Amino acid sequence: MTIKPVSLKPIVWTISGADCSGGAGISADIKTLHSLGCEVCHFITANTVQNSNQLIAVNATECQVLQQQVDALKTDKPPAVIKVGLIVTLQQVHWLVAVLTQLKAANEKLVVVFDPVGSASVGGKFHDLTADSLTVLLPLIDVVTPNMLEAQVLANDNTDKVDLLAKGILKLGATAVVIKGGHSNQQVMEDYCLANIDDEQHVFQLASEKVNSDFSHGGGCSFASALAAYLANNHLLRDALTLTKAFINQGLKHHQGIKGYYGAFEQLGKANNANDYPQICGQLAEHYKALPAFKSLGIERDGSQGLGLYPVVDSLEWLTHLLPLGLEIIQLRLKNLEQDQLEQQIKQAVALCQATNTRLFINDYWQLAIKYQAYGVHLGQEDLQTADLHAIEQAGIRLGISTHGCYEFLLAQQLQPSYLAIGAIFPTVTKNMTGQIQGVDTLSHTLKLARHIPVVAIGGISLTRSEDVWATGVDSLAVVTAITQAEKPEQAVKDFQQLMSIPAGN
Ligand SMILES: Cc1ncc(COP(=O)(O)OP(=O)(O)O)c(N)n1
Ligand SMILES: Cc1ncsc1CCOP(=O)(O)O
Ligand SMILES: [Mg+2]
Repeated sequence: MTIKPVSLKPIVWTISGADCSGGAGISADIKTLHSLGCEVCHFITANTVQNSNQLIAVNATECQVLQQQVDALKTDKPPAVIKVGLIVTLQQVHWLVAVLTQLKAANEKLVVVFDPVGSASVGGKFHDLTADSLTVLLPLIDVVTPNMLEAQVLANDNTDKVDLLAKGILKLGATAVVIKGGHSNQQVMEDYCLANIDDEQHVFQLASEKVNSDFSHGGGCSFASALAAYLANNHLLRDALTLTKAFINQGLKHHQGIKGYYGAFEQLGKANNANDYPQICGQLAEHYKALPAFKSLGIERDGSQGLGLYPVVDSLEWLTHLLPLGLEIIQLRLKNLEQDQLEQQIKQAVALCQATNTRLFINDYWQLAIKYQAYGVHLGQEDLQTADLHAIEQAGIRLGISTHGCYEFLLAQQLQPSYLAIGAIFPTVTKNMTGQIQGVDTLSHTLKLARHIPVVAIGGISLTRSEDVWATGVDSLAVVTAITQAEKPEQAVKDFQQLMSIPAGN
């Protein structure tokens, strides 16, 4: 028996047209997917003839040829994600429905991204397919990425209200839609995403300053391919979208100001510059847009004084045990207590930590943290939906916010809390973090987006794993079981403190 080698990179199939002028279609897809760490198989639906001025011809590929290619590759190089671009004939639509149905039956995790290309950016229509004929595809599509005009055609609605268009498109069967704002005349471009996730609808909204560049040929294909690449690399949709937007901003800025030549969009790999990342908009950002910054912890990112170890404990006993060990910060994370017990414990914890001058964060219970003037309160993403951040800020206590990926990180950073937490770095037994494990590489990358607010890493950080996490340059390591289940908890604290006394990178 021959053993089939396993691909080191996720395999993405692109089913799109070829643009002989090189900027768009399959060329853009391949360059994008390679620059974002994917292996690519490509299926050319049409050989188009175009240049910088016009679309001259579209030569459709026979479905039989496409099917031969699918048969050759479906078990040899099976896709993690399929990106679909230009489809030009009704036969191709029906062929694609059959292929996607078969591949999805074979792999229920297969993700399909569809960029509904209708007309060429230089002018001219690629096909005469009606929106109706394309809608048979939508129940097989995980993310569809129209611009505003394409969204209006798909939804069969002339409104410019993106929320209505998005709802209309999801009704046709797609799991998620991203309506791109690139064609807007406004100075700020907004991308609107509506997604069905675990039977709930979620909205993700991004905004970026419009980048005027003549080197934008293939930008739309690159957008959908970048989204496909990030999904293939296991990012959640909201993070894949944020990373994609930064990739597009970075590429457009590269040749900004060079005029008069219709150049190909530049695929420059993962964006590492915080300035390329979008603002996160939406209800929470809007609600708190006038909120002042929260009080600081008295340490800055990359400052000389560090926060060091951040134990997160679930009782007064643990607080009493650990406070003499010289901690800068500690958290009381109480769960499932009756109100009067809760209140008593928080009151006593505040008194204990004031005596040792340790920064005490109360998890979840922001009203009690205010009432007893704790040093701060820690809130997660669900807590943010119900807490009153104005009240917390006005009470003069600090705020820490949990984040899981770059979308939540950027949103939380806009709220200007006292610290930001990123987790779970590794699998943990303390809390169900399924689907939210970041890993050290994603932590390192998210840290590039941090401005001046200190960042804490949390989740599955044992002493053995802590060195790699600390080397990322994070400001603090938050741990539960590495202390509370250690054979010698005091020694564990000392070992962590020893590691963190050495500046990251040394
Ligand atoms: C430092 C730190 N980071 C993350 C969390 C988790 O907060 P949250 O997501 O609200 O989950 P619960 O702790 O409330 O279960 C934290 N507590 N501390
Ligand atoms: C509360 C929390 N939030 C994200 S991971 C986590 C648990 C951290 O516990 P441990 O250090 O035992 O993995
Ligand atoms: Mg919470």
